[in-house]
Amino acid sequence: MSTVPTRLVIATRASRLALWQAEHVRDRLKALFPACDVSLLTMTTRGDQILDRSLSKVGGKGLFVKELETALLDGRADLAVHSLKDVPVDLQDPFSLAVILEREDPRDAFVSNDFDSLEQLPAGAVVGTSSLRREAQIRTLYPQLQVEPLRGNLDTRLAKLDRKEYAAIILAAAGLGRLGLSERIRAYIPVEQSLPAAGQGALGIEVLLTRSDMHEWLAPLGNADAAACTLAERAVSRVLGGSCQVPLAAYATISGSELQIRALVAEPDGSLILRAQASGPVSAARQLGEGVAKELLDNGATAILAKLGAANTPES
Ligand SMILES: NCc1[nH]cc(CCC(=O)O)c1CC(=O)O
Repeated sequence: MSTVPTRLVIATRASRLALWQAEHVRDRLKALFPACDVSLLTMTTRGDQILDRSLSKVGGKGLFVKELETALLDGRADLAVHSLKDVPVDLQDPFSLAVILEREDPRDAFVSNDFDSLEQLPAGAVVGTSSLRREAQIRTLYPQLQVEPLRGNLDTRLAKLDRKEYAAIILAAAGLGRLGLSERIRAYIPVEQSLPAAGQGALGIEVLLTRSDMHEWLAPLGNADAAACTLAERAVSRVLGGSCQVPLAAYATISGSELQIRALVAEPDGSLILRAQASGPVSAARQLGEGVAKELLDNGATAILAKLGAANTPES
């Protein structure tokens, strides 16, 4: 095929982060196809509306993605831009993740107005995060701290910090960076202390599987390393039930032709963290991810998952 698109519609959530991400993709598409009219279709999803309850209790990850997928099915939009972290790992026909864009900083960030790092927080200080993954890792390293739920979009979360409801909050560095808020980061938490969520820091573009034209047009936006790393990470989540009711982390890096994947499953209270890692050829990304997931299951994750009743829900 050698055609170029004349008009493309990007479905996006309405949050400031989602809009930044959609505009980023729009700009990249305009650079690729200068004559193409690229516009945004902005939608408020169920996940954006529910702020009072824990997402894991109201149905999870699909909440952020479903309305956008309906727009793809109806033909109202050609592509949907997502933080890959929020895309269910069981995404399948009729949908397809056409490309993964270059990854930004995958680390978690320590944000506070009064303290420089987690280790500086006094005993009893309240740390805000609704991510079981972040909570379990913080509790393990800093049992003297108090972890409290924190929901809402990035601006809402920062406003709650500024109202002194928390001594510090933990957010993805990538989201803050995209919104020009990196100066709020007091410390980047090393991945050894807070292993990131599968896909954190990467953007994914979803289209209908049948849209071979879209797959071809979007291909130049893809990043092979980010695709391989997140393939391995999402394979871990898939084997383990891909849930955010489970404290689950998976993070891959590439050095030369070798991919290294690290993963963990934890008891939510941080009383137990199971870790596994593997290295191998980049071409075996998926199998490496599946391998560490199976190792975790064999070493005790099965019992943790059984207790938690795994379901597909997002990291929040
Ligand atoms: N959970 C919501 C969410 N989804 C993606 C990001 C950040 C950007 C990214 O990881 O790509 C965030 C905010 C956060 O975790 O602090």
